[in-house]
Amino acid sequence: MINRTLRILIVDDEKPNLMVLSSLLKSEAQISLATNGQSALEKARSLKPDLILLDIVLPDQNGFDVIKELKASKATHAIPVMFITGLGDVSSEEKGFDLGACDYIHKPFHLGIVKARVKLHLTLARQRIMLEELANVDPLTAIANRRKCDQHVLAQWTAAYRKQSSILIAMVDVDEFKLYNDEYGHDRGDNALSLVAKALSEQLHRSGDFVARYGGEEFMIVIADTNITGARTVIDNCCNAVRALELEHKSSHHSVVTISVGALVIEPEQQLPKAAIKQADDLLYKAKASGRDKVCWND
Ligand SMILES: Nc1nc2c(ncn2[C@@H]2O[C@H](COP(=O)(O)OP(=O)(O)OP(=O)(O)O)[C@@H](O)[C@H]2O)c(=O)[nH]1
Repeated sequence: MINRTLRILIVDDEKPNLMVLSSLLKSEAQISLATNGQSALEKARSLKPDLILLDIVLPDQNGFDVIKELKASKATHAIPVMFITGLGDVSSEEKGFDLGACDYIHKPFHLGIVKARVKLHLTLARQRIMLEELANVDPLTAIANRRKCDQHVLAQWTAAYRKQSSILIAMVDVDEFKLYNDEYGHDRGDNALSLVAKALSEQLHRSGDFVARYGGEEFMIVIADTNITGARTVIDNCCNAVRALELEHKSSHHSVVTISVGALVIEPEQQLPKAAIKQADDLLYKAKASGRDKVCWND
């Protein structure tokens, strides 16, 4: 099950068509409307709909040009586009599919057929979202998994390189977790990992903040556009939040579950992501070696 309402953008310069289609489809998805190509492109970028119903004859640019722009942009290329048009000739229909449309409906349209085809594309959209979640989310902790983390780090690196801004990379590891499993069992261990993931996530409020389960009892935090002062505050808050869970850990020196962290704030032009992650790992090792429940920085 996906936990959000699907969105449809309907683009047509004829108001009666917009009204008929939106009342037909409002029970299936959240509806947004546009009456020309420019507004369709802007709404596609900002609303990220799950399906676009696109007329071809529009006042400013035609639907073929709109779909070309949608398919050329990384932000919108994956949105399915269904033409709904008075251009009934075979060559227009073929052109629509060649440009990447997922469907082509002729006007005057039959309401039942439009609804059935839209429902089919929404089912496919739901399946796509679920697959993406399966591919990117760690099932135990419900935060991003290692695969998503690797993609995120690369994307952030490129963005920060362009903006000449700094990134925080922090490797986080739960302390003496083998002993925790030995003492309390694997199920309690799983539960502790979920609670730690939640505690870390709750300290990350900005849109550029990110946490993933990197593997086992290890997490990675990535914060874009940061400086050392801001980064230190967030990481200290993370350590305090895990300690504040007060998860009993009798075999640990600290008597509750704690984390150790290796962290660095870096400008992407100084290092490649792989080297920065290795450095964070080395710093984490240092934090472990110096008694755990500690953060080691690169300065
Ligand atoms: N319950 C549970 N345990 C896990 C999971 N993934 C990894 N672990 C356990 O985490 C433990 C990690 O042990 P070690 O790598 O020896 O590290 P540690 O005991 O935390 O010791 P330090 O890192 O040195 O503080 C292992 O016992 C793993 O089995 C998981 O998904 N669930």
